[in-house]
Amino acid sequence: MNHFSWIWNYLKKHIAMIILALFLLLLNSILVIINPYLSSILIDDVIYGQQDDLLVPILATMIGLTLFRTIIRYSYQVMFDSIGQRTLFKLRQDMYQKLNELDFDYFNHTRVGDIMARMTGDTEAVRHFVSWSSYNILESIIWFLTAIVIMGLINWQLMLALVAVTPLIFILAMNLSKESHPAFYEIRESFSRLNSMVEENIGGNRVVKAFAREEYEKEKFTRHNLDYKQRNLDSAKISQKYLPLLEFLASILNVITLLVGGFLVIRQQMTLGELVAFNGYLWMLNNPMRMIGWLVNDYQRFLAAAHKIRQLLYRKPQIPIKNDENTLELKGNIEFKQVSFHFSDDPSHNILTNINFSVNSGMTVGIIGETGAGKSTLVNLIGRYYDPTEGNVLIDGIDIKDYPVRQLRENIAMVMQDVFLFSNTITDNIAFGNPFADGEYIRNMAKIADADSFISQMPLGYDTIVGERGVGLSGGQKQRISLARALTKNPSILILDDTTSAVDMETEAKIQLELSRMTQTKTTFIIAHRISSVREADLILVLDKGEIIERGTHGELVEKRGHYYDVYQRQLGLEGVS
Ligand SMILES: Nc1ncnc2c1ncn2[C@@H]1O[C@H](COP(=O)(O)OP(=O)(O)OP(=O)(O)O)[C@@H](O)[C@H]1O
Repeated sequence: MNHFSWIWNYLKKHIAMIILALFLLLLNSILVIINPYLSSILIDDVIYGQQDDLLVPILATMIGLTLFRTIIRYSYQVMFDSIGQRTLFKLRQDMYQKLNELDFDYFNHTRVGDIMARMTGDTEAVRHFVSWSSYNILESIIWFLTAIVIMGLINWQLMLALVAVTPLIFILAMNLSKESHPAFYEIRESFSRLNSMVEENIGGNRVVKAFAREEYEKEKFTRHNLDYKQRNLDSAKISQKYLPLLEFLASILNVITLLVGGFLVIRQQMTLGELVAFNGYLWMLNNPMRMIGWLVNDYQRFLAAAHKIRQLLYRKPQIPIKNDENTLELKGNIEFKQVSFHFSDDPSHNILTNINFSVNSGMTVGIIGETGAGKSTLVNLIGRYYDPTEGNVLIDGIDIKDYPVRQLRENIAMVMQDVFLFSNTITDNIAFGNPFADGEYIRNMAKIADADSFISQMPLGYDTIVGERGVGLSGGQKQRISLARALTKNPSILILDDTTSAVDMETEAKIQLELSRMTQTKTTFIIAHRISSVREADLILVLDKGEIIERGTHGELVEKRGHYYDVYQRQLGLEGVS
């Protein structure tokens, strides 16, 4: 599908308005012919023919026609603008929908600034093309062709003299188009890099300040800013090479008209009125010539933007999400069967190797292991944020690939290691996974997560709006709100990834006690570095470099006196623990 059939999919929804706008555009183009024709009558019949009584009616018709044409032109301009805005709206909706469908893999490899550039600058370039450039291109083509026909009817010799210049104009326009094509793609890429740089700097502003690296960041920004400026200047240089030439050729038509036309009038092969009419039609010929350079640039800008937008829209998620209204209630019996995993960008490096274990519904699994051992990756496979590269994950005896992804995820609540809170009230953040939860339920879940006490102490309590990403809250507070959010979803599978790492031991013990009461019916995964977080689990997996090196209950693992035992010993700071 090329860019035009793609954009047509959006435009065809407004076919009625497009037809009406095109009809008005055509009508305007026809009416344009009349005034120069009336001018010729004014000269030949009124002035030279002395028919004074025609003067007022002709002038009145010319004024009336100009007014009518202005209204018509304004009307279709408004229509094209409206079509552009509607297209833009639908385009943004589709892009946003797509972003929601895309998986972790896409976001791992795409910069936020690049996505934002597509959502803003690129969509705006498409809108501009639909709202403005499209009808200007059509007008230019119609005016140009009409002018040739009418001029040919008035005097074909003069018409041919003018048209002789047009091949040169087309050659120049084609060259401009060819040269500016890569320039606009480069501008687009540079804009994306600039955007990403700014986005990263704002997101990481605390790190920048903490390391006093403002100057370094400023230099980095200047480099990107200069690059963007330079690429725009390069593109302008290409235009500067062609636009004055096109302007010159368009202007030379006036000289040709006066020269050849004057000669024909003197030789009485043309009347003065006809020459005036010819001159009146001249703008229909040279206006498109003047516009062609700008329109070529608009077209190239549109191509570059459409390319980027389509790259996003046609991106196929590795794990596609389909809309399905049905609900699925899983019990939470989980089995990993010979599961191995590597990321798509590094197939030679297995992050998980031959993972085998099974747990029954209601059990708690503790996962410990050194940083980078693959703990988060393992639990990410349960909600299909990634699919195993080998082996299978089964829930209630069925491969999770056989469940609709959204329904599967509705049964899972995850407290991620990197806590993210929306800039919204605490209530809305906690109720994010369960919009039907009432205030009392939310409060109860916050109590279990030991968050109620600090939330209640805030002046606005649960109505407090937290800053972007939870700014204004401590790490431990964010973790507790995030835990309350997962609990409020009331899932059959609960995954806690380092959820209490930022809270003190005493608070952790309190949370664990409360949690143990409500997680009896849930299959719970607890990833932790502290043994105290997992010691009550029904099954503890010790992970090392992506492999399970030990498994069992706390008692069994301590008895084994292996890796787990060593860690336990170190954490307690004791010798000879048994
Ligand atoms: N998106 C990614 N692309 C490539 N490699 C990744 C990606 N995410 C994680 N890794 C790598 O996978 C390995 C396991 O990461 P994982 O986050 O699962 O470890 P972890 O045991 O949870 O560590 P921690 O205790 O520090 O959270 C690490 O070596 C990490 O560098």
